[in-house]
Amino acid sequence: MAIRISRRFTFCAGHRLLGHEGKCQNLHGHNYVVEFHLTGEEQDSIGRIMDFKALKNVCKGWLDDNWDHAFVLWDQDENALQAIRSSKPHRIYELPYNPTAENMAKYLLEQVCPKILDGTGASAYMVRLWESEETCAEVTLDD
Ligand SMILES: Nc1nc2c(c(=O)[nH]1)N=C([C@H](O)[C@H](O)COP(=O)(O)OP(=O)(O)OP(=O)(O)O)CN2
Repeated sequence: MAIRISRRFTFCAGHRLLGHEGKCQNLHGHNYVVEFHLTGEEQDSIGRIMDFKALKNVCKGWLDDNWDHAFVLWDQDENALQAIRSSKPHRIYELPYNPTAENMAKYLLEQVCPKILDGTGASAYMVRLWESEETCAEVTLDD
């Protein structure tokens, strides 16, 4: 038997896709929706994999501190980094790759979730990131 829980959050961020053939090469923003999907080895005495409030605190806390109202940019995109750095104040989060929905979901699953969920007994197996109401990327851990 597997027990899974999830919680969804919203945040606003700017980005651009370096090398994109169309309009997404321009700086623009999205109202993102992100879903964190977790599983755990065992339920606690109350019956939880992890308390939903605790899940909110760690996930929303990270998003608020890092991506919300920031520009999420590829660390190789020197031109965009310089442009945003020239506006004061600014908020930038550098990613090691282009900030596609796929890569942002991958970063959350591989880099962020292990850190923010450390010691909780729960772990993320999937992150789904909606860039619009119609488009999303889903990243899962290999078995
Ligand atoms: N596989 C992916 N494709 C695209 C991504 C992505 O993250 N993964 N991102 C973008 C852009 O960020 C863009 O903002 C979205 O583009 P698009 O879906 O083309 O936008 P619209 O549907 O709103 O375009 P309209 O032509 O105005 O309908 C692009 N691709």
